[in-house]
Amino acid sequence: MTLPLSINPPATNAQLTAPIAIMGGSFNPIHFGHLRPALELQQQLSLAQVKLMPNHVAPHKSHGYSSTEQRCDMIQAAIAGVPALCLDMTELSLPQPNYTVATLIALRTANPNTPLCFIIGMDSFINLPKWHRWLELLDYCHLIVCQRPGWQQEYCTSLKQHILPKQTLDITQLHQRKHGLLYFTQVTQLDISSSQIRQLRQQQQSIKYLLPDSVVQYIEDNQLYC
Ligand SMILES: Nc1ncnc2c1ncn2[C@@H]1O[C@H](COP(=O)(O)OP(=O)(O)OP(=O)(O)O)[C@@H](O)[C@H]1O
Ligand SMILES: O=C(O)c1ccc[n+]([C@@H]2O[C@H](COP(=O)([O-])O)[C@@H](O)[C@H]2O)c1
Repeated sequence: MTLPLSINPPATNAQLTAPIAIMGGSFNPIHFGHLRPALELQQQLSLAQVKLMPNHVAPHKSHGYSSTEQRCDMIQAAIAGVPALCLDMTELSLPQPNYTVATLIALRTANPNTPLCFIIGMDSFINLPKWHRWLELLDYCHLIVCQRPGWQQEYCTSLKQHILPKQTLDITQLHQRKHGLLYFTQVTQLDISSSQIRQLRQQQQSIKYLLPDSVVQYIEDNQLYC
C-alpha cells in the first residue's frame, strides 16, 4: 500500500482563491489613514478586495459621535467607485459584545477555501495580547500589520514568543496558506486619526484634506462631532 506523503498536505495555489482582507475598526469617522493603506495593500499583496468592517462601538464610547448607520454611510461615501474596497457588515450582524476571534470564525465558515488576512495598525498590534483569545487569531487568518506614525515596533514577551516566529517576508505564502502568518507592510504613513477629526470638529476647525470630501460633506450635513 502506498502511504500519502502527508496526511494534511498544504493546499496549493490552484486550490485557493485570492486572499480576502479585512480591516476592522470603529471608523468614527473613516479617514485617509484607513483608506490609503487599505488600497495600497490590496494592490501590493494582490488581494481580492479589502473589506472595511465596522465594529460595534459601546454606547458610552460613541455617545454624541455618530450612529452605526452613519459610520456605515460614511464608509460607503468614501469608497464609492473604488471596487478594490467594500463595506462589510459581518461584525455588526453578530451579537454584542463581539470579539475579532468570533468574526474570523464566521468569515472562515463562510469562506472555507480562501486565505483571510486581518489588517491592523501598529498601535493595535502592540496591544494584541489584550484581545480576547488572541492566541487563536492566527488559526483563522494571517495578520497584516501596517506602520502608523508615532507607533514603533516594541514587542512584549508574549508577542515575541507566540506571534513573531510566524513572521514571513514572502507575499506568495499569504496566497498559498489560508492562515497562520504575520506580515509587516510598508505603506504610506499618514498621521491622521478619527479622534483628531472629532477634536477638530469640536473646536470648529476645518477637517478638509484629512478625509474624502464626500465624508466631510456628510459630517457637515449631519452636524456630526460638534
Ligand atoms: N493613520 C493610520 N495609519 C495606519 N493605520 C491606521 C491609521 N488609522 C487607523 N489605523 C488602523 O485602522 C484600524 C481601525 O482604526 P480606528 O477605526 O480605531 O481609527 P483611529 O483613527 O485609530 O480611531 P480613534 O482615533 O478613534 O482611536 C486599526 O487597526 C488602526 O490601527
Ligand atoms: O477581539 C478583541 O478583543 C479586540 C480588541 C480590540 C480591538 N479589536 C478589533 O480591532 C479592530 C480595530 O479596533 P479599534 O478599537 O482600533 O477601532 C476592530 O476590528 C476591533 O473590533 C478586537
